[in-house]
Amino acid sequence: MTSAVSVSPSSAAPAASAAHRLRALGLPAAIALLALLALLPLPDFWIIQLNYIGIYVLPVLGLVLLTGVCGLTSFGQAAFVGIGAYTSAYLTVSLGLSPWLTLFVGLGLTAISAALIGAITLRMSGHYLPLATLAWALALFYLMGNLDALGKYDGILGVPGLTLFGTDLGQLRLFYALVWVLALAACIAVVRLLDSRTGRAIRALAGGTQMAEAMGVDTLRYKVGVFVFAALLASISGWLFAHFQRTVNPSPFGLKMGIEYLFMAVLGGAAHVWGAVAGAGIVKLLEDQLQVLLPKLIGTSGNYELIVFGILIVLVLKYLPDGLWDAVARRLPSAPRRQDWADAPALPVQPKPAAGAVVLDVRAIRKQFGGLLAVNDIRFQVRAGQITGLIGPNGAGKSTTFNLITGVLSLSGGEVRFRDERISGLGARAIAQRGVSRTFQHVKMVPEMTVLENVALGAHLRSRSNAAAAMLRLDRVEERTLFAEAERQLCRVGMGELLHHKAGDLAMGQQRLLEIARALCADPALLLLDEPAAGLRHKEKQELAGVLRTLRAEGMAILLVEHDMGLVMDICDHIVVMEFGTHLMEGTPAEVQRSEKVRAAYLGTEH
Ligand SMILES: Nc1ncnc2c1ncn2[C@@H]1O[C@H](COP(=O)(O)OP(=O)(O)OP(=O)(O)O)[C@@H](O)[C@H]1O
Repeated sequence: MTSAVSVSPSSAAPAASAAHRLRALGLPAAIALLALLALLPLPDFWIIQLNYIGIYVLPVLGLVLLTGVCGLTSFGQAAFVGIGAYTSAYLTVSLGLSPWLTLFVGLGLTAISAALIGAITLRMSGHYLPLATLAWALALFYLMGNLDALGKYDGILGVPGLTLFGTDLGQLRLFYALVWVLALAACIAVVRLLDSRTGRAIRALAGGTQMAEAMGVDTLRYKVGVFVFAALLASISGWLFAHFQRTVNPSPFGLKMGIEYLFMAVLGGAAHVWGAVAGAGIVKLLEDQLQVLLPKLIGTSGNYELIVFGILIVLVLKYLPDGLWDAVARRLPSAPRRQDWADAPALPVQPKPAAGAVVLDVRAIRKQFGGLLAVNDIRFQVRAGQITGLIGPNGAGKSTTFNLITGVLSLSGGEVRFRDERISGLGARAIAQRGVSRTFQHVKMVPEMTVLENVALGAHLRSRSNAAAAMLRLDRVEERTLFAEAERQLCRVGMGELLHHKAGDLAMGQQRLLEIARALCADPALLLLDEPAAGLRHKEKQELAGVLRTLRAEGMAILLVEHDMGLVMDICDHIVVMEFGTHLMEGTPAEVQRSEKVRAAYLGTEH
C-alpha cells in the first residue's frame, strides 16, 4: 500500500544514530553540569537557590504528569508538600523521631489522603476537578493554620537538619547533592514511566476515557494512581523543605504556592519532564531577581513580581502554549526508537471461532433516551469470516446500536451475546477483555505518540508490567514483545513504513488504518468499525477495502457501520438496514439494493 509519508531507510539510519548519540549525551551532560556547580567556588547564595529549585522540581514534575500528560488540573499540589513538611516537622520536633523515618510516615499519610481525595474528585470532569482541588488546598491551609499542635500560623520552629551516617548535611553542598540526586532520580523515573505500557495508558487519558477504556485501561485507577504519585513527589519535596528551612508554617503550602507550581509547569512545558526543571529554575531565579529589582525601579516595596508573572503567563500562553522546553525539544534532532524487537517472543493468541460460527448475537436490543426510542428491538447476528454491514439514514440508530454492543451505553432492554456469553450489562473494558475490539467514528488516538506506540496501546490487556517495573526498567522484555506485535499489526494493514511517525501527522486514511491496527493488536474475535471510510479519498477507500477483505479471509468477524454505499455493497456479505431505530430489513447486498423499502428509506418517501 502506498503512503503519503515515506522514509528512506538508507538515508534515515545515519541521521538516526547521530540523533541517538546526541540524545544519549544529554543526561550525562546535565549530571556533569550539576556536579560541576557544586564543585565550583560558587557563593553560598547560589547553592541555596539551586537547592530551592531542586526542591520545587519534585512537585512540578508531579504536575507535569498530572496536568501536562493526563490533562487533570490541580491547584492542590502545595497542600501535599505541606503534608510531607508538617508530618516530618511535627514528628521530629515533638517525638524526636529520625527524619529518615518520618519521611516514610509522611509518604504514607500523603498516599492515603491523595488516594481518598483522588477517588472522590477524579470522577469529576470539566471545571469540577480544578475547583475540588482548590477547595481541598484551602481546607488544608486553614487546618494547618488553626491546629494548636501544629503551632497555628506561626508553625513549628527548630526542625532538625538532615544527617547521613553521622554527617550533618547542612544547607549547602551536601544538601544540594541530596536534593538533586532525588530530583534527577524522579525525572528519570518519570521519563521511563512514560515510555512503557503504563505510560502509554496514562498518555491516553488526556483525550477522554472512551478510547482508553475500549483498549482495556482502567481509567479511574490510572488517574488515581497518577494523582497519588504526583502527591508523593510533592510530599518528598515537603520533607526536604522542612529540614532545609528548619521551620514550617502554612504560607509555603497555600493556594498561592499551588498556583505558582502550576505556573512553573506551564512555563517550563507541562508535557515535558525536563520542563519541570526549566520551569522551577526560571520562576525561582526570576522571582528573586524581580523582588530585588522592581522595588528599586518603582520606588516602593510590594509584591510587584506577581504582576510581572501575570503578564508573563499571558505571553507564554499566547506565544509558547506548550512551554519553553517544548521550544527547545522541537529543535533537538528526533531519534526514532531503536528496533530491538526482531527476536522478541510472540504474544499468546486466543483460540478463534470457526468460519461461519455466530460470534455476535444481538437479541431485541432497545435504547430509550427520555421519550425517544433510539433503538427498538434490533436483532441480528455477525459470523466469523464475514463482514456484516449496519446501514441506515442519518439518525437511524446505528451508532447507538454500536455503543450498546460495546458497553459504552447501557441497554433499556434485550440482550447481547458474544461467543455464547451474555455481554450486555458489562462495561466497555470487560467487553474488550473478552475479544471485542473497535474503532471510532471520530478517530481517537494520542497524537503526540508515534504510530507504533499508539498501536501497542491496543495490546494493553495482553501485557502485565506495572509502573514500578517501568521505572526500574524491568519491563523491557515485555516491551519488545508489545512492539513486535504492534509492528506485525501495522504491516498487516500496510503501514509498516510509518512506525516512528507521530500519529498526529498522519493523513486521515492512515489514521483510520492505525485505529484498525490498534484494534487488531488486542487479538479480537470481533472487530467493530464505526464509519471507517468517513473522510477518506477514493484510493484510500480501496486500500481500506483490501485490508478488510484480507481480515475476512483470515477468519475475522467484522461489523461495519458505514455510510459509503459503494464500499458497503462491495465488501459486505450481509447487510442489516435500520430506520428510525427499527429493523427495516436484512439480506445480501443484492437483496438490499433491490429493496423498495430501503430505497424509500434513503429517499425519505413513504413505504
Ligand atoms: N445520548 C443521547 N441522548 C439523546 N438522544 C440521543 C443520544 N444519542 C443519540 N440520540 C438520538 O438517537 C437517535 C439515533 O442516533 P444515532 O446517532 O444512533 O443515529 P445514527 O444512525 O448513528 O446516525 P448518523 O448516521 O448520523 O451517525 C437520534 O435521533 C439521536 O438524536
